[in-house]
Amino acid sequence: MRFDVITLFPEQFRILSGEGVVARALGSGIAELHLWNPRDFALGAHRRVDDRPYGGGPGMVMLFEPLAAAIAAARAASPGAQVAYLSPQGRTLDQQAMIDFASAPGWILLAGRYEGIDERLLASCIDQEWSIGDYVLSGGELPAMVVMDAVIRLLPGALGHERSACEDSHMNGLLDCPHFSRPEQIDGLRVPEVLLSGDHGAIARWRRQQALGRTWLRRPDLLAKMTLDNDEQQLLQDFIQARQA
Ligand SMILES: NC[C@H]1CCC[C@@H](CNc2ccc(C(N)=O)cn2)C1
Repeated sequence: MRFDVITLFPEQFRILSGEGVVARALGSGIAELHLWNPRDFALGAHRRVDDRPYGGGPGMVMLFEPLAAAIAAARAASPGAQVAYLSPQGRTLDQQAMIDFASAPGWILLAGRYEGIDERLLASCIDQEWSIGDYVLSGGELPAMVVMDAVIRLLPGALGHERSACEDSHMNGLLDCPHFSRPEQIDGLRVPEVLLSGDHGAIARWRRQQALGRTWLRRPDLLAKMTLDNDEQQLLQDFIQARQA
């Protein structure tokens, strides 16, 4: 999958080519990253990318022309890719959104700075507006990297053997199950016996039950969106009764 990012701070994206799942995916061609700096598209002697807001007020606004030109260049280089602007005003993303994004041919991500971008860009050049949560950051670069990470790890081949045994948090709509490794006992705290049993069927059921139970306890809103089959309903009931015993 091709990612094109429009940013005044391309250096920030070096972190993705460091180590881990995303770096390996970029290195192996599972994903590719191209960076576009609006300053390279800024005209005139001073090559301005921002200016004062009409109507007054603090801060600066990113100018229309350099961003529109950078977006046009990215569109030409990435056929079929849609343009998504990262902002607190956007649609709040969740795991299902990332799953949907993973089937696109590519994405052009616009990372804003300052007080914002000229609003006319949203009407003329931008296809989607996304938020990674209800908080304000100093730039759209980290949200762009968050989206890239969440999407790239879903691409075929990106997660090798690391794919978690009981699926990830928020995969299949549930929170993650607990994880343990050696030693078997620390300060009197033991690993659940089932995980030492070698009974893979029982282990898989225990993990599913833990994911269901934790979601029931911590995120009933997520559970409300799910339809559990009879087996899952029984697992959850047993979890709840064991807690009340
Ligand atoms: N008016 C502030 C706004 C102006 C334009 C640039 C953005 C960059 N910062 C961001 C971007 C996205 C998110 C998010 N939640 O996805 C948070 N922060 C900030």
